[in-house]
Amino acid sequence: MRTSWADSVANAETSAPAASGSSKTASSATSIAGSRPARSSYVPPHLRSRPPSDPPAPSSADGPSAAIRPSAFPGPSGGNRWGSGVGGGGGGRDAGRSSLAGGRLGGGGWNSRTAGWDRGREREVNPFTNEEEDTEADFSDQQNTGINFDAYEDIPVETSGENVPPPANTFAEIDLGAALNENIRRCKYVKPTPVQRYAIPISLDGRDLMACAQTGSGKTAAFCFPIISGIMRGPPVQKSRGARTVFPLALILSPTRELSVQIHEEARKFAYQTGVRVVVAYGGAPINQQNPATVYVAWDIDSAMKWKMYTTMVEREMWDGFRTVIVEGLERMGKRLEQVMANMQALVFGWCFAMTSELMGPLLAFIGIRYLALDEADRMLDMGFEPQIRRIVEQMDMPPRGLRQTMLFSATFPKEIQRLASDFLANYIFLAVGRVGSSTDLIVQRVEFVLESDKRSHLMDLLHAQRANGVQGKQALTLVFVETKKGADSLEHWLCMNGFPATSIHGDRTQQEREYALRSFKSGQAPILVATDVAARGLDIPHVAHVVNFDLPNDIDDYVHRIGRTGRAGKSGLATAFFNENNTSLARPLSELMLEANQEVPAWLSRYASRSNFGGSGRNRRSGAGGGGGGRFGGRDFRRDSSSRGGVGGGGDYYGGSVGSSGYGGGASGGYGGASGGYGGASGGYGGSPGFTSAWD
Ligand SMILES: Nc1ncnc2c1ncn2[C@@H]1O[C@H](COP(=O)(O)OP(=O)(O)OP(=O)(O)O)[C@@H](O)[C@H]1O
Repeated sequence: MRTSWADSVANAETSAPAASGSSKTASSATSIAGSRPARSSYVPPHLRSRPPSDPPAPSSADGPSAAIRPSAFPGPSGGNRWGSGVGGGGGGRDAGRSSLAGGRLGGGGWNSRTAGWDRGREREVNPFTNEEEDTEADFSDQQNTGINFDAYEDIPVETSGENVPPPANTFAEIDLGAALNENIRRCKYVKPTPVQRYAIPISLDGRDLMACAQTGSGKTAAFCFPIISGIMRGPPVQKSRGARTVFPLALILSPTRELSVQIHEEARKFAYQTGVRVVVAYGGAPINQQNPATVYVAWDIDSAMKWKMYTTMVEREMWDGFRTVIVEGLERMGKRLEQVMANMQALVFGWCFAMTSELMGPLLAFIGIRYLALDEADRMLDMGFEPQIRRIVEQMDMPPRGLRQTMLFSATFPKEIQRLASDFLANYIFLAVGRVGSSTDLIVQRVEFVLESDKRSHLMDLLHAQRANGVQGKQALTLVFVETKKGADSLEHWLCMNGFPATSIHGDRTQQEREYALRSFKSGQAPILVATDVAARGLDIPHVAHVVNFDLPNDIDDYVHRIGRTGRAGKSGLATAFFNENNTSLARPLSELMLEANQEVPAWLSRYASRSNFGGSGRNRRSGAGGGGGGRFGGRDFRRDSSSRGGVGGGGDYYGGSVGSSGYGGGASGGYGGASGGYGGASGGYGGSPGFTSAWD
């Protein structure tokens, strides 16, 4: 028997550790919070060969000072794997693997644990220590305690593809290298999560991978560990003194700036003292706010002057060198912007780097890429993003599939996206962990029928009850998703006016505002965050006890990612959705999802579901285009579905077990309060226009 939603919040919060969060999340909070280091001074190229007269103090962040730079970068004709591989000289993945088997650490330069970029007066700042975490020991004590791995014990796992390497049960079984193992220990990761158990051995074996695993199940580490380990043990990077171009060995792409920052913070911890340096690049931050240890790809720069500053910064970073670059820079531009700036799409990379090439000479080349990872891969290949991804992966100088190793990860993988994604992969293994792209049953899902005009008062009731239950505050954060940016602003304002400290995040906010909002939320200063879908994917924020879908998304996958901001890493959480006549196209996929996750489906929702013809409209691609209605959760290898090969529109429910459209038992479901409409006091419509405006504008 379910308890009330407020009890569920309380329970969710109780199950979270009392400490202030995991290392990853705490640290990423700090990063986003902008514990910016003092900016090191720029050294013009003509002075760079001279020893600095007064070297700057080590940066407080992860970057070496600009005055001291590594002497070595691989040149295009030098040590990049592709060049030598194609040329027949021991490069390519196989070379990397044989090196790996030999356990070779590069001598000097980046491959040396003690050399790397930790040289001279520079030091690699310990990412396990920051202003929120006084000591590593304190930090370690706090992290990842209370992870309920039992929740993962009976999780179904499916792999397909040729010669799938066996999974590993422990980190000890996986030969990741001493330095990385030490960082895993620092992170308090006692044993691998299911996706890690399978994905890491597959990747270490050099195989391409498409992995689908539930939200909050540790996918970031699943792709970071093999990349870092592979770079540590791969062929040493050839030195090319004086070269101005950098040749990252790995490229990780993610759909939002905040997620890129988070992955960067995570990867920095994993790479600590391994000699592998991780750099993040994304757009949108004002130049004078930028972290000097970071490369920003600022596509929104609109003046030559700024371009110059940008290239200067990039150049400095290039001199400092890096191995892995996490590039976001791809946040989808809205339709309006797309029309106005049709050519600017190319600017994300093509034009941007063409500009820098003109001004500074070639600075960044992908010819040396050994590892390509796409986090939230289905989003990255979804409407809007695909051309940019293809440009980067296929039209720049990146080694083709088969010569690089490619890893695609998400919690959802619709088959049409799988089909697109397979263009980037060679002889890949498909891995599905959990009930096929579904939500985790660690999340208690509630759906309540709430008229548009009643949504605010209903939300207020939820928040009041939450407060009364003593679960509001620093340790219990509530994330409220709305459809539009205008709606987010309006709801935030209304909440604040009504005594609920709220903040908001959406695509019209400056990067500074976005970072500030996240920081306030994570710290509990504003325990309610009103967000559009910019916050739906990937963000790992501790103590999010309640996700409210004030406006339901049109796409069930978006719902899966949104509610996945709670119930992470074995902890429980609560998700409440406000459903009304505007959401009928979601009724069936939502019912199915809830059933899969052992949730109570209200009888009225079942009735909506059975009435729905699954023809859907809008963006719910699983219920719309494609015909046949199936294939909603992309948790199964599309290659196994013969009907899916026949082109668009074919196929039914390729993931099997099509749920009948009749009501699923109905069941009580009414018990958790206020499931019916007309929830009292209309408080005036929520500000946003009902018209669709992309959150990604
Ligand atoms: N082996 C492990 N042991 C304990 N905690 C872990 C382990 N691996 C990852 N975690 C923690 O689990 C949390 C979720 O991890 P992560 O953000 O990588 O999930 P995800 O699968 O990428 O989620 P999403 O689909 O929402 O992007 C993080 O706080 C991370 O530190």
